[in-house]
Amino acid sequence: MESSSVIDSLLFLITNSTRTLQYELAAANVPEPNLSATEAHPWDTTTPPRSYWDARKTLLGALGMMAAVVQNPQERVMTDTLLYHRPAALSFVTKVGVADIIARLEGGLSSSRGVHIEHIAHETGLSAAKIAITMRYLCSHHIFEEVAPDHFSNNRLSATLLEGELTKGFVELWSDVSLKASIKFSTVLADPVAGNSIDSLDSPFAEAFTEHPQPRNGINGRNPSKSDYWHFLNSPGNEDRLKLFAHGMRANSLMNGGGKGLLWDFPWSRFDHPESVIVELGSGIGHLCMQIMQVLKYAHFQNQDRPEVCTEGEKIIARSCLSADQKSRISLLPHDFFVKQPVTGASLYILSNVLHDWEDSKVITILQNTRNAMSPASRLVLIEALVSYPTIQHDTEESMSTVSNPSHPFNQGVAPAPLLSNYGVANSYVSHQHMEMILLGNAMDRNIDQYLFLAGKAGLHLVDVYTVRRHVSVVELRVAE
Ligand SMILES: C[S@@+](CC[C@H](N)C(=O)[O-])C[C@H]1O[C@@H](n2cnc3c(N)ncnc32)[C@H](O)[C@@H]1O
Repeated sequence: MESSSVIDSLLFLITNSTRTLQYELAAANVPEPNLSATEAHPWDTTTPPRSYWDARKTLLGALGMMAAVVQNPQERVMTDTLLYHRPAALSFVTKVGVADIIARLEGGLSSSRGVHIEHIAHETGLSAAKIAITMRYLCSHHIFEEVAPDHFSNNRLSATLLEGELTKGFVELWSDVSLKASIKFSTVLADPVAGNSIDSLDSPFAEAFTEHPQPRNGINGRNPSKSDYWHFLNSPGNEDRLKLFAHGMRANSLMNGGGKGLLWDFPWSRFDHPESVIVELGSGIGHLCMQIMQVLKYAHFQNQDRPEVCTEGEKIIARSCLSADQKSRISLLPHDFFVKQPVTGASLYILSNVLHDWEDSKVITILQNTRNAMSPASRLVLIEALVSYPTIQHDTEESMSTVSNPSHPFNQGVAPAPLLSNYGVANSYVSHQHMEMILLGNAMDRNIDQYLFLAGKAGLHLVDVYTVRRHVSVVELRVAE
């Protein structure tokens, strides 16, 4: 009986959240998303209203949980085990440019949708049979469409793999370095020494990308030729990967509405005056500050990162469509955040997706270096995906009557029952990221209490936590009195 009531509750959530999506689209005079269209939907490139955002999370969480409830468990777990085929297939079609071939040939061959597999094979010089199997696999997951037997077309998802799309670069790097590193995940974590280590040189990534000239007993012997992820990206021969990483970070910040949720849901205007200096540490190529400039007219921005990243950032900013005034207000400075912060008394310091790359003692050092540069009026914001608990929630009458979410003390939405309290699979990107931090550097995303504990150790005090329409939260800190 219990499972039928869970199914009823899930059905209720699916119906109600779908209706909310339709209502919001109609109210804004925006069409329903069309899977077969290759143009972006308006709410792919800008952030949708809060009620649409929340209803979509509920819908995705409920659909994911419904699948877990009704699917045969053996089939489900065995299918999950085979999921490595997804990045492998994405990597292959991206490497040979199938989305671009289809876009080009569809325009040239005929006006109808669909390019025959033999034409794709001819363009690539590769096996039609193998490409067809790979394409059918992806089509079955709604990436590309087989519009008629052996005729393939792009759709809303495969269009993100076209040349020039940031998502394409993300696929290229993550299905290369991270996929290879993931093979070592269980070996390293199950090793009594490496598994308990917090050293980035003991990470699955370091193990996967180290050539061991001598056979070793287990993986415990520390190999001096190991390098961490950041040194690896900087090493000769990895120039393309370094660029892909920097642009992948940009893809991450623009994903889901062009990143506008972060601009709209945090009160940036407090920091907008001509004397205001905003410093972003570990900024990458400067993509976040370039976004924030869209809403701040007077503040000056300084991006700080490793020298090679700043060089790439200079090129990006020079080529960008920022106005001359904006370009005069943004700069890049090579700076190591493990040493003294050179800019004192800035209005705002930003650490976005940085602290999760480091173990606790290094986080405290980064925070202390920043805190020592701050004045009492300065603020520091941490922009991070906070870890939330996927706890079971029991269905209640109340949750059946509403799809709106109660809030917990830090204003992070808790999903309606019977969904897992963190929305389960609707939160997949973030839960993959939590795994990625261990994979690449023995580092970790943290929950709000863990961040506040480390901030306290560095002499910083909580001002507020903002939930924004992105996969991150903003934690505002000031110098403790
Ligand atoms: C995960 S990326 C985050 C980039 C950007 N803040 C964002 O949110 O997209 C971490 C950044 O830290 C930079 N980084 C790593 N070690 C550094 C160091 N010691 N000093 C300054 N930046 C560093 C990397 O080059 C990279 O750009």
